[in-house]
Amino acid sequence: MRILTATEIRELEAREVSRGVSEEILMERAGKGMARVCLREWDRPCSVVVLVGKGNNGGDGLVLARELARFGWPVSVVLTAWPEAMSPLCAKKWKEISSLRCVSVCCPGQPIPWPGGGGLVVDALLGIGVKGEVQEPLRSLFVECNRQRSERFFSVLAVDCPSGLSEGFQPGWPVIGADLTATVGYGKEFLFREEFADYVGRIEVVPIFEEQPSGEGAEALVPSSLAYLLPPRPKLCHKGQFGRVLIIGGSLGFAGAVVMAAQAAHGVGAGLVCVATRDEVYTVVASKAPAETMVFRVENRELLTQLAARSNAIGFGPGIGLDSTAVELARFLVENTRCPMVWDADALTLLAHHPELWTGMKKRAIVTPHPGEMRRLLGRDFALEERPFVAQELATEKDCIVVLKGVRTVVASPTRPLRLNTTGNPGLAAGGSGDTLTGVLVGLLAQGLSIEDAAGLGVWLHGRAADLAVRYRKAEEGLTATEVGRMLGQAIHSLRQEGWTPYHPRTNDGFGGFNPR
Ligand SMILES: NC(=O)C1=CN([C@@H]2O[C@H](COP(=O)(O)OP(=O)(O)OC[C@H]3O[C@@H](n4cnc5c(N)ncnc54)[C@H](O)[C@@H]3O)[C@@H](O)[C@H]2O)[C@@H](O)CC1
Ligand SMILES: [K+]
Repeated sequence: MRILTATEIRELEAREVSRGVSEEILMERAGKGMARVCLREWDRPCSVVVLVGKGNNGGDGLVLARELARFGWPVSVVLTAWPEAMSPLCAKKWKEISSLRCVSVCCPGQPIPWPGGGGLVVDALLGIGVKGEVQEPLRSLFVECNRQRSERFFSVLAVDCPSGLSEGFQPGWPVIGADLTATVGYGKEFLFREEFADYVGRIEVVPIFEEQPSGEGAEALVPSSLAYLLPPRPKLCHKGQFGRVLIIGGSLGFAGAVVMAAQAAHGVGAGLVCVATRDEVYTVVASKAPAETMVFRVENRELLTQLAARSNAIGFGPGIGLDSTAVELARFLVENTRCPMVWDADALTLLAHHPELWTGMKKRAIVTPHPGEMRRLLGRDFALEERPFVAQELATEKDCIVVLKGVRTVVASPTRPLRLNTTGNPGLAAGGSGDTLTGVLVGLLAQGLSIEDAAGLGVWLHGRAADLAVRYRKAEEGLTATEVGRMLGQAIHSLRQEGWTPYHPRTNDGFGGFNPR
């Protein structure tokens, strides 16, 4: 799904309105879509305080408040302007909600009933209509909201964008920090900037438009453009249909990496998963790996040749080491494999030190560097905001898929627009996360997905599994890669649930979010 500028969003809205879809219908779609996000994210109703601005962003917030109240959530609406000062649509939505007895109202100037921990504040003060730095009286409210959040630990949902944030945002300007931004229609470019991640939190795109924007540009990885990629599971099937995975890695002190990768490959539905590991850790890996995983010694080259020939996808690198044995193994794989590969962890350092390895890979590889590994691969440093550009540079130069990990993981391909991920949370910033991602990618590749599709779908599923794990365990702290691996089935389920959208009947992929199979 394309990522747009605020101007492009405005143009899309104008075209939609000219075709007969009223602004009010768009607002209803936005507010109701956000209510669906809340019902999904919070498994039971919590106290909600909706901060309502006087523009249409406030109108979206009022529709959301009305819908949550209808579902029995205790809702308080905090007005920052009297109805006479509201935009016509915002005033109309205020009139509708003011007749609901179950919604409590806080008028301008009255003390705000901030919720406690477990509660939700909806920031519907300013959307893309903000101009420049936010002025009083809203400025003080922003400061107060951020202070209360840091003391009371409620969650903040930003309607369309965190209030105060805009394309021309300058450091030091006031903005309301959010845990989740439910953005209307399409992802806006400024929401994806890494330097704004702390304000924006996780991004959910709420579809409201029937038209697909034309033109080229970066895309957001969202359910409607990914769900149909899930490999089909026919009723009449056998394990050979779901692909054979081979994961090669592990060395003294690093036996767990391949175990986590194998668990994740099973987790996304691979039919058969084999691990080839070094002799020194063979017994550890064989005893720690899932019972369903077949574990072999990498030193047995005859067997490795047979395994590689039979595999549909190979993951290489987690914990394999950097010594001469690992280098020789990398050369062996480049020469002897024909199936798609995922190069991760130590394999990336080997690539950086032995660039001749690139030549054997051709178009069959996904590389998954974190920024430190990316610097080694490029041979130079780069700034945070350059991440999309350097990922694209490497993908084009080496003719491979680059998954540059980070707060909005970047997926770059020589042939497709840049894609930015919308799932994941800081709990993933822990050892083992990359190994799980490798397992996810190789598990999807083995089931027949192209390297482009496996990269996009895998990155989204991995992040969603982490988000679901945090939702159930209630804290990012202490999230382990193994827990993330266990949530992959739930992530697939949530993708199937979220992949369908009533609007924009055709996605760029031509299947409109429906599973065509
Ligand atoms: N673009 C679209 O297609 C749709 C947009 N919708 C919503 O409408 C929003 C945009 O609505 P509006 O254009 O009414 O704008 P907003 O509601 O974002 O803000 C407009 C208000 O902000 C005030 N303002 C602007 N700059 C300020 C500053 N620096 N300090 C203090 N106050 C300031 C203005 O006086 C005005 O009252 C979107 O963000 C979205 O939430 C939805 O209703 C559905 C469709
Ligand atoms: K907002």
